[in-house]
Amino acid sequence: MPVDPHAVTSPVLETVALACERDWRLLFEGLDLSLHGGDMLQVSGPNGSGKTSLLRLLSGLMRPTSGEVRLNAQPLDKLRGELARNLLWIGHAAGIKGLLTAEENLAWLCALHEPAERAAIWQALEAVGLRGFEDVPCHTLSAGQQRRVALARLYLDAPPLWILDEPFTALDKQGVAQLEAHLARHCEQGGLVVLTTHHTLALTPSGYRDLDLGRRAA
Ligand SMILES: Nc1ncnc2c1ncn2[C@@H]1O[C@H](COP(=O)(O)OP(=O)(O)OP(=O)(O)O)[C@@H](O)[C@H]1O
Repeated sequence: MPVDPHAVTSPVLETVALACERDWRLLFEGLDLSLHGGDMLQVSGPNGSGKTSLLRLLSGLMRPTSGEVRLNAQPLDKLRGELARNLLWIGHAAGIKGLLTAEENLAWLCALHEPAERAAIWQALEAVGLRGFEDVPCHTLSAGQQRRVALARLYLDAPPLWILDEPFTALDKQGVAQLEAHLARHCEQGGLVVLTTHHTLALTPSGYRDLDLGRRAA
């Protein structure tokens, strides 16, 4: 059977007895998660409960106090190149450089895992409602438009695992509804999404679940 080069490889993301301590404060411990392609995990909880910290651990941006994170059965710290190919991280600061245009920002962000063609970048910007803003320096865009530039990466040839910290920040109602639908579609197609948001999702995929860090506080 011919292999489809665009098929999403179903990711498996696991944590084993994960613990996180910051500034001598234990945020959580004994966290065991097993997430597969098709799942969406919404990490919720009050300010300071450790949501961003957990996402940073899952992305390999921070090391756990104890325990382990595994992607496709491999410990994260052994997976540098493969991690970049499999994971898309969008932090809660949009990560957009003000002096670069929307197109230039996307070109260098994509280069981290899969360089993108100009036509594909313009299509992604159109998908997030930024047609006509491709050549504009990003410092002249509104907060919501800058967030849309960052989110346009989700419309390019994105890897299967998306880890998104407060992706709905600054989006208008239409932007929120469109992003919810896009995330649910990614999961229904075999992708995996882990996100934080204080917003109640109106649309979730069948593999949705919630982890409330407030309720399992250490
Ligand atoms: N860079 C840092 N250095 C030391 N401690 C930190 C750092 N960033 C966060 N913390 C601490 O870790 C704890 C959890 O922070 P984190 O950002 O993970 O919470 P959060 O649940 O995402 O909060 P929010 O809802 O406000 O975004 C807080 O007590 C915070 O003070």
